Amino acid sequence: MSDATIISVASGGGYDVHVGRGLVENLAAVLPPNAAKVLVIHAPAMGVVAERLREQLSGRLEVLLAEIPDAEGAKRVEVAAFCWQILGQTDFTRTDAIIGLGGGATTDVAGFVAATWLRGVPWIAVPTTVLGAVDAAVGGKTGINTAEGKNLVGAFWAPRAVVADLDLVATLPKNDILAGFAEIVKAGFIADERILELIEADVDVATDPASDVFRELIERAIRVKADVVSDDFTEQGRREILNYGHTLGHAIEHAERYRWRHGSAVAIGMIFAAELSRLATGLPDAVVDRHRAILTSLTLPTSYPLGRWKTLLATMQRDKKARAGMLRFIVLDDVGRPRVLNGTDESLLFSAYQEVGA
Ligand SMILES: NC(=O)c1ccc[n+]([C@@H]2O[C@H](COP(=O)([O-])OP(=O)(O)OC[C@H]3O[C@@H](n4cnc5c(N)ncnc54)[C@H](O)[C@@H]3O)[C@@H](O)[C@H]2O)c1
Ligand SMILES: O=C(O)C(=O)C[C@@H](O)[C@H](O)[C@H](O)COP(=O)(O)O
Ligand SMILES: [Zn+2]
Repeated sequence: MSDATIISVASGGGYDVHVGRGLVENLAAVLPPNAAKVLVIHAPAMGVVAERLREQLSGRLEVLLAEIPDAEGAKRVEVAAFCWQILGQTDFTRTDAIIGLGGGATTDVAGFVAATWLRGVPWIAVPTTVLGAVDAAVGGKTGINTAEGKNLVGAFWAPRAVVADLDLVATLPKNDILAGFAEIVKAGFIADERILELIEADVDVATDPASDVFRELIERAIRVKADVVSDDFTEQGRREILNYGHTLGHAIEHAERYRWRHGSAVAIGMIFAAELSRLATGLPDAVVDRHRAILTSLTLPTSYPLGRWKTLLATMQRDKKARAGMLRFIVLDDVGRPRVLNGTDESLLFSAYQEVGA
């Protein structure tokens, strides 16, 4: 693939993340050579691109398209069932392949369908949002939401390849670009301070999809994720650091009935995690302030109503990091030094939340 940066992931069978421009025009190169059929599961916004893929691949194999609902509306069991029905009615076999074309919500459900159909068929992630490219499409965490909480049903099922074509991301509304930056900032705080410096230097250049800095940030964040998931595919330990800001973030998404963008909720979750770190690990004030400054420069939210605490706490009990009824959080000792905080006292959590509550 021309102009591509290749970032390899060593777990889940091993696969490459291709980052560049015009990559989707040569998607055939990453399909399993013996596939006779491909199902393109795509977001509504990607209808035209899905049709282009059909034209591109049709000479080689049978191409089926499945448009699924937008955003979190896709991450429902009914949507997975709709896809399973298509696969069943078209005699889809284990040598055929699924393509997930869209943002993180689309690739999460497409990967989940791939993980569950015939107990696992190959899939290719084609992320079309910033958030999808830097995080959701990489690492093989697939899944859907339930009424009780975020991503409660899912599987670890690695893609065969990830194709992050920055030309596709160019049509993304600015608000979604900024929401995706929450995960880039997360990668900066947990592992790569240079990310923070590049955003601080000029936030407009950093978030301009046409700039070289934008591409550098995408690649840096992917490298952070690829490194972590190469080490710990099924989240036995180190992978938990990728959950920085997510314990509260997921509870906010649930409280907002999944109508918020994931990145916005994670932004508030990171402020909470930083405040908790200040109280529990002595994270310097300057680092906590740096969270607020960077996320504010990206126009992301940094506070949430104080009165929602009890509801949020109840939802957090279902967080996947909880053990034996005990909440666990990812906190920072410093920039680039994340760790797990076990058995946190409820009063400490509330003290941290008071700094977030508006
Ligand atoms: N599996 C993981 O490891 C992982 C990691 C991070 C986030 N996630 C999940 O990812 C989801 C969030 O992903 P997201 O922020 O990409 O949201 P999203 O998938 O909801 O996409 C955001 C919006 O952008 C639209 N869109 C997508 N690409 C577009 C484009 N190129 N041009 C115009 N519009 C476009 C979508 O249709 C949607 O309306 C959440 O469900 C989150 O839980 C998963
Ligand atoms: O890949 C991971 O591991 C992450 O935690 C990345 C997160 O950004 C992502 O939102 C993930 O889906 C959260 O996973 P969950 O296990 O807490 O549902
Ligand atoms: Zn996330």
